[in-house]
Amino acid sequence: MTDLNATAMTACKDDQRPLGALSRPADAEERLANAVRTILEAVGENPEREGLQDTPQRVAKMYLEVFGGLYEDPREHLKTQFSADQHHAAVIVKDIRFHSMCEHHLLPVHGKAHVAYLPAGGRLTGLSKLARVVEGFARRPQLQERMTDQVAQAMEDVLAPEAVLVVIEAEHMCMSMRGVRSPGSTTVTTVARGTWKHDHTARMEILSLLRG
Ligand SMILES: Nc1nc2c(ncn2[C@@H]2O[C@H](COP(=O)(O)OP(=O)(O)OP(=O)(O)O)[C@@H](O)[C@H]2O)c(=O)[nH]1
Ligand SMILES: [Zn+2]
Repeated sequence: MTDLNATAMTACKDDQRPLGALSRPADAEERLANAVRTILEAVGENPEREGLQDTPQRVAKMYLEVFGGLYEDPREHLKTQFSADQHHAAVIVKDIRFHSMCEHHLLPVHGKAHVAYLPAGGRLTGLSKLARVVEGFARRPQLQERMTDQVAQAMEDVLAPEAVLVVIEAEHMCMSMRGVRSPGSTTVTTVARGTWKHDHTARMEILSLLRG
């Protein structure tokens, strides 16, 4: 008899995509182009007609670009660090625009990420590095909740701040252009770690600065 709890736990474990880099298959572009040709044929199109002749190759390159974050470890960016012993206040980078791809439908997700952290021991990273981390995790087949968590986890792993808060607001094309067809609806996800996880007042203060 199947142990449902064990199955659920395995599924959950498998869902934990590693934060680090995958290796890119040597024949990735060729396989992608073949797959796109198959899709065109399956919908009844003729991949040899003039307008579609270069499409499989173009789409193959496009996928390798939008999934480029699979082949990097975004945590590397956070290794650029500075110290400012006297800085004990929160650092906030708002409105980091990103594009991602939902892993269920492989349709675009676009939105803004806001990242805040409370440095520990005056340990800072470059402001642009927060945007690079968001970009790195966005350029993967993603779940918005997982992406929010991964950004927070990367900050904890490398910068070890006293607290971190990540908010992502995004529109999912799989909800806008197909299925339920609910254009304009936005999904908001938040992850708080460190002292902001339990300090409600501090978390609300940072949240209002992030979203204000
Ligand atoms: N939690 C979460 N769900 C997502 C995300 N991106 C897409 N989804 C949802 O994933 C679900 C997949 O549901 P399914 O019933 O398996 O697929 P479907 O029949 O295409 O679902 P519909 O979109 O409702 O037509 C949908 O409800 C999507 O809205 C995400 O980042 N996080
Ligand atoms: Zn989707």
